[in-house]
Amino acid sequence: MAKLLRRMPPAEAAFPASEDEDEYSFAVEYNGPPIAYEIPRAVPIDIESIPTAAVVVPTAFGDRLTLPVIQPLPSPDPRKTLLDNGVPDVESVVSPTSVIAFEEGVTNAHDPDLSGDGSNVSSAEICGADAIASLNIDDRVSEMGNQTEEVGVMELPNTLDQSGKLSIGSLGGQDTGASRTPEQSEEFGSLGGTSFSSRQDESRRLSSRSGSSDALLSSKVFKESVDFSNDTNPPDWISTESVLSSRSLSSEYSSHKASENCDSRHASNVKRASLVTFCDSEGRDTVDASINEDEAESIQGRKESYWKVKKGACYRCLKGNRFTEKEACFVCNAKYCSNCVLRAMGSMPEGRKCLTCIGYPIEESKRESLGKCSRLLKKLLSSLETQQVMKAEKSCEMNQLQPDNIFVNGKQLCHEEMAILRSCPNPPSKLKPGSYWYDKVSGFWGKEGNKPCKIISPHLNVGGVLMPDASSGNTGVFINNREITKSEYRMLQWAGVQCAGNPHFWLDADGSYQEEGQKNIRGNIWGKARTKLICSVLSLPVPSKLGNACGDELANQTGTAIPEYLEQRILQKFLLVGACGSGTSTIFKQARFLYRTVPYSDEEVEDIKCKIQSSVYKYLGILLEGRERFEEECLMEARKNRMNQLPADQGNDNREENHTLYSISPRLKSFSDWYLKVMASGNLEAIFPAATREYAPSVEELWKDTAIQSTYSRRSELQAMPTHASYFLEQVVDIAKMEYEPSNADILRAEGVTPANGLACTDFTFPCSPYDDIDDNDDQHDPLLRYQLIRVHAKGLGENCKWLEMFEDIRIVIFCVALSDYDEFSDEGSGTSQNKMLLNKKMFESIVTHQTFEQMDFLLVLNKFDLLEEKVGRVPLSVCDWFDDFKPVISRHNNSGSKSNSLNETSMGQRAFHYIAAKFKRLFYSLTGRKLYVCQTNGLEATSVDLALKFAREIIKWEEEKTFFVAENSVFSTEDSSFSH
Ligand SMILES: Nc1nc2c(ncn2[C@@H]2O[C@H](COP(=O)(O)OP(=O)(O)OP(=O)(O)O)[C@@H](O)[C@H]2O)c(=O)[nH]1
Ligand SMILES: [Mg+2]
Repeated sequence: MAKLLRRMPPAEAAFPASEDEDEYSFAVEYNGPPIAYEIPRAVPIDIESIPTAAVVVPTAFGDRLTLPVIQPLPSPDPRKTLLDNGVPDVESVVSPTSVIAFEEGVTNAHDPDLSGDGSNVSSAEICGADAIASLNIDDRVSEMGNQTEEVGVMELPNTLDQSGKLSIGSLGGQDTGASRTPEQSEEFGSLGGTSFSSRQDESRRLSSRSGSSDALLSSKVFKESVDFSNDTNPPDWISTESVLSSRSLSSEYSSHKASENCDSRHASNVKRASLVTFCDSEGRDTVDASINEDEAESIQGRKESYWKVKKGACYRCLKGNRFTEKEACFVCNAKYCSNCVLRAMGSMPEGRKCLTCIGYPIEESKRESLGKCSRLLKKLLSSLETQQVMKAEKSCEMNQLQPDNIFVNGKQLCHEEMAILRSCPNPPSKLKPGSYWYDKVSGFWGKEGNKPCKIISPHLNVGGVLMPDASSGNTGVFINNREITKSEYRMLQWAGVQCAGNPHFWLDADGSYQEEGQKNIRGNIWGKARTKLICSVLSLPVPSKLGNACGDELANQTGTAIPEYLEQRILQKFLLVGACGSGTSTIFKQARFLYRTVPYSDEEVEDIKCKIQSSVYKYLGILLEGRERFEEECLMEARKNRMNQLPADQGNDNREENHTLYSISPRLKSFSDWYLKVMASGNLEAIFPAATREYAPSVEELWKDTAIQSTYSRRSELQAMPTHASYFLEQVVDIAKMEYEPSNADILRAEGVTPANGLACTDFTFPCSPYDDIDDNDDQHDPLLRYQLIRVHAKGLGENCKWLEMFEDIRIVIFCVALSDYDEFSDEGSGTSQNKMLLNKKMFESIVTHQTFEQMDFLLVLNKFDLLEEKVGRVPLSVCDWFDDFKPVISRHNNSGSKSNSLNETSMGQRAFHYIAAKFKRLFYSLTGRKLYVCQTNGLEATSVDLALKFAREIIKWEEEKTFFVAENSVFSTEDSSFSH
């Protein structure tokens, strides 16, 4: 004991000059027998005379730094001071022993009764240099720091003079003589081998930011938050029994805030007041609002250091693999295993954040997960603890989106505006820091420079004035003073709003619009059902009450609406385009049959029925016109022949010669004449389909007549005669019946079901179709993986495909080409007849090179394979100039002595298909440098379309995986890709 006491330096001992000279002094309570001689006593400290000081302000911390302050020492009755200010009383929750507060936990140190008179003095309160010297607390902390991996911080009494120089330990009137630069101070202030200044920085944040006082720091969490490098028992001077709520931690800050009022009183006690910088609550708020560059760098630095961690391993113990359950920090994404998570995250006053990340804003991508407890946490904490941690995580201020990070119409939001925005009936979804525009009249809301993404509650008093260029529109058309974007312009056009002459519209929240300066309301853009559809396709918002046509239909079927964040995340859009007659609408209809529980509603079916009934009469009209033409041609030919024959024949009765292959009986002829007259007068639609039943027998009779059949066999010479006219004409009597209900096959072949000039879209999921292999587990129906098929007619793309740019959020383009086009011609309105395959090629070139699709995946669907197979044996592929080098190798057998071509038509069809596919692939590669996916289809076969669309889905998956692997491994060769079909 005497030896020990001898080692205690006298009160006035100088501060050790170097570490080597350090001596450790511990006062231990003497329990032995009474002693006869005098023993030296520690001089009681006059706590009234001890000033408080702020910590060092290294210049590197930047301007926005706020300083935590060593609390002014409480009056001899600190309880009174604190309680007077309405702040939780630290003393009331801690044991009567002294307290040392650490960043990563709070420990109780059994301090000896220094004064010997029973008055306990918190080590944190001992700020005077003399006191430090005499008590050697510094050394003790240093020792403690060596024992802990994550060292606690003790705020040393540093001061900054007005010249910016740092004085350390200069309080209490005794400057140690060392007036240091901030750099020097960093060295000087290092504790336990850990940079003091950086720890101070963390401490500052902790003390200034961890204002959440709600999270309960259970003894369990608390104990584990103090880490010992050897993972054995903590030093005996740390009580593991004590329980301190985080309330007390944050109360340090609170007590400081509360005691700010008393600052002036305390300041008078500070001897070198001019050297002391006190914390400014205003400044703290500024730092709270957002992170500064240093902090961002700090997080980035931390993240970079994680790259060295073995993949899948815990970031703290470095053990485990990717299957190990882990919890990630919401700030730096460091992942910790179940053994380490509580040590790494401590009491979680702001939820799941590493201790070093407390006080930093969360990663925006993790906002959705705030307050959603993980399995791992549930295992580690009691339900009360998880509840409280989750509550703190969700509600603590640091994790909220800060209003000063949101700009609306160029104006930074204040707290009130943020509250208005958040609490309105229809708030912006997934709000992230950034600049937005808001049309208060219509409720349109979007990111600055972009088209609207949502219609929120109108008339909210937030942000500045909407500027004309808010969405960077360049259409010359204005809505509520904002020049609208191309997508909106297109939407208005498709919705039937007249946009000629660059009008300025006033659009109300209910959708009614009028031209500026005019009294009359011109219409309501939401009044037409197709506006919703168009908006869905163009990724434009619709008013929330109306919902999204396609999305809602699907949601209604299951009875549960799909959360918006999921909807946005996983709706994959396929764009289906192709030249006229390529089969896009057939594929589109197949998709509806394949993937939608109710492909067509009753009203739609009724509408299709009328269309089919009308179209039968339209086909008949084409045939009758054709018949007349062909008959005339024949008669002319016959007349010419007669003229060339002997004049002796001239006087003969030529009634027989007037009868041609295309002639019909007088009865049918009179019906035909009447019908063509009605057609020419444009009254056909007035009579049919109302008169369908009445005339059906005549139509049937005509259809069966050899003259009409002969005409039909020359259908390629008839304008607008669809392949499937015969399909319907065959059953004209049935079709004409009242009770006729179009079958799926009828709908598939019917014209006009999918709008010819506009666009159509359908949302769907991929169910396990009857064509799937039962064991094919990969193809499980996932209702949350949603797809949208958008079919745009070639005519709807506009000049130079200018409307394609509206489809920027398309995931894949499915380009459809009819294989049977190679020998067909079309003038496409240009007046000159061109080979249809070459027209396909031209369109393909302009779409794949369109700037909107620079990095887009393309799937080429070579459709009408059945027709190709049937035709290619008759008409060589080389009739098309582009295919002139198609020279399939024909194996010839000479078994029977006669040369026979053993190449059957099917294999010829396959070869032709592969040849055409290779042609397109090469073309695509030469234009884009990328690979083209190709598949063959027969649009009339459900299986074939199903496979094609699933192929499109797989391509998306592959591409995503490819991106993922590139990101994860940075070693992925696309050259090795076997994805190309
Ligand atoms: N035999 C056969 N006919 C098909 C195939 N795909 C489509 N058709 C038919 O080809 C014709 C044109 O198909 P659509 O799907 O209407 O073509 P589109 O791309 O919509 O072109 P437009 O109708 O001009 O807008 C229709 O009569 C279809 O029934 C196919 O694979 N095989
Ligand atoms: Mg069509």
